[in-house]
Amino acid sequence: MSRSVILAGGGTGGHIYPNVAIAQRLLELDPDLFCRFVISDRPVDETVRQSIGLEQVTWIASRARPFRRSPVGVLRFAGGWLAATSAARRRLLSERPLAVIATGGFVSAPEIVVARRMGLPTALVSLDATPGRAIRRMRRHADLLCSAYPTPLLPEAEVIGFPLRREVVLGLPAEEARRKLGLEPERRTLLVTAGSQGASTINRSIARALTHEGLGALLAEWQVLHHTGGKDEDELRQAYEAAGVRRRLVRYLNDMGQAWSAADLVVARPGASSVAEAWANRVPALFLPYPFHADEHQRHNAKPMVDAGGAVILRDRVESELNAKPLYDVVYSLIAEAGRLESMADSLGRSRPEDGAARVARWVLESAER
Ligand SMILES: CC(=O)N[C@H]1[C@@H](OP(=O)(O)OP(=O)(O)OC[C@H]2O[C@@H](n3ccc(=O)[nH]c3=O)[C@H](O)[C@@H]2O)O[C@H](CO)[C@@H](O)[C@@H]1O
Repeated sequence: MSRSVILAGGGTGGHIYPNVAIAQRLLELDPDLFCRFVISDRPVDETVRQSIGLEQVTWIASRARPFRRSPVGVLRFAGGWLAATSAARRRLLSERPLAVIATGGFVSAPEIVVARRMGLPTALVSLDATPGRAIRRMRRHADLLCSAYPTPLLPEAEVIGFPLRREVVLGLPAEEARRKLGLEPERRTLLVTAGSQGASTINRSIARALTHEGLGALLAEWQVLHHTGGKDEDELRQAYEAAGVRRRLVRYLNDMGQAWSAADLVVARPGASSVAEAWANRVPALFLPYPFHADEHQRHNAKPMVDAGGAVILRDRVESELNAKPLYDVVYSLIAEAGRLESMADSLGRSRPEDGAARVARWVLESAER
């Protein structure tokens, strides 16, 4: 029988890519392994799957559903739970993997609960500075409980650093990366990105700042690589055109490593992966936390990078027209002051966080030997 490992996590790229990092380290340590990813059946997970060039892996779409506090939401969750746990039971019984690894999100829970009941080794990797509900509920089902960041909500977790996939930290010269992306090699570059799905509030704030707040004049010598998530593209195109700013709009970037190497500054959501990737690539950041979470928990992901001197946080508001002026002001303060971005990048280089993927991969192989 082939030796396999199950890596569960989905619903956004933020849960899948860290598993990719762990799978890469596993395959480096044991090239004969098979990695099976359990992801959700949402379209965003399919987009993410297509962006991953790993061989020797298979993909399973789970029918699990997120928990929602409404009668319909509870019914959907219960139906998804039954479907996902029975599929997991069948799969784990026939396959007997070396371990089941989960990165959180609603797809992870059925896998790790069933694995634990069957006595298989389980690892839970918490990615956020404020772990979500699924992680907090699953913690007692994990043999290895680890966290990318220190967090008071999981005091017993081993802090391992963020699992980063190889291809997002390329360290290419900026000119080469820009050329590969079809950008002008010598021009300073602003990257705009918002998790794996893009963000309408950020897109629309930028469009308005370009047309109403003078962001166009500020970016006259720059170019923008803008990940839109397929949203607001007409509005953005018109705004960039009217402001005379060079830009490339992309629905999804399959090669984020090139984008990070090309960028002098990023405007982004502080999803856990985006923060870790910006830091590892020493790209100064303006972070706008997701405004629809009641606790704005992404703010906590950004805090260590702010404390290290490499990022600033700006509150994102659902009424995006209110964001345009503050966004302009912060971008102005970052790029108009000579040497500010360079000194932020230097600060990030002095304190680079650990890469947690190798720790989890070693644990899988050690527990298999035991
Ligand atoms: C809105 C929301 O709840 N987001 C959560 C989601 O991550 P979400 O997917 O929103 O965001 P993350 O920043 O964690 O991950 C985004 C990933 O997508 C990649 N990327 C992005 C754009 C692109 O064009 N191409 C591309 O490859 C990035 O390189 C990164 O690896 O789960 C994370 C992990 O629990 C959380 O920290 C985030 O708060």
